[in-house]
Amino acid sequence: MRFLVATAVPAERDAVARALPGTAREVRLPGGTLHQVAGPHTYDLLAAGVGPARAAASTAAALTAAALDGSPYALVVSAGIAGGLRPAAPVGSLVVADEITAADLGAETAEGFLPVTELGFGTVSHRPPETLVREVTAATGAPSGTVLTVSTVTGTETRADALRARHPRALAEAMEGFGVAEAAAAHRVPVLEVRAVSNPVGPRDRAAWRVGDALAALTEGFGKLAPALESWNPHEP
Ligand SMILES: O=C(O)c1cccc(C(=O)CC[C@H]2O[C@@H](n3cnc4c(=O)[nH]cnc43)[C@H](O)[C@@H]2O)c1
Repeated sequence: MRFLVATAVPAERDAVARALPGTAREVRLPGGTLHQVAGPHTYDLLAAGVGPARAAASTAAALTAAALDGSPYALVVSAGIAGGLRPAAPVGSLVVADEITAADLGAETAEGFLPVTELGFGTVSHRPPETLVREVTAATGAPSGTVLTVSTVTGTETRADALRARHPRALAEAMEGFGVAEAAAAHRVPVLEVRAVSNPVGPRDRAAWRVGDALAALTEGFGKLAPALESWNPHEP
């Protein structure tokens, strides 16, 4: 099978690469550069950019190139570091999305936030295949729940509380998953999101981010989950 793993930045891409046997070769595409690790299965690792729009554009370019090659992806994985919502997702832990939700795609009203779906268009959530989520959580021991996609990193406890109230199943927030999922959905390719927690969601304290610990957790988690991806039957829901 051929897998596309979209991270935001090269440091996250390289953390995933360290979990995979073999060396990556660079494959240049019109919309970015893949780091391709080929073996019995092929992993194309893509530093797709920060934020949902850039990530969607880069992921769509890779999906289109693979489709035109006649070698489409079986799965797209959005992977990287994230803010963890207390108390479910402590720093250094791994989380798996059973739902990928755009948390700030909508309209603010006097009565509160309205998602675009309540305005009558679009979508705000994508669901990874249930069987895959089960197998990946069993392989890693990570919890599954909603992973939110935001365009603005949460920086206050008020905002963190609002997110928790609106999304009681949320474990973490990051900035790319929904964009990656939108691109995958347009190509009818299933999506998964895995995140390693680098910081708590709440008052901004960039100095307290434990990026190194999160990247190590991402490498360890990806090493455990790769066999689950490879043995997964894409025809199961
Ligand atoms: O400074 C570094 O060495 C470094 C290494 C890897 C990644 C980064 C990033 O800053 C990546 C930005 C990325 O992180 C996600 N993220 C992490 N914490 C949060 C958060 O609390 N809220 C939203 N997003 C978060 C996000 O997906 C960004 O793309 C730096």
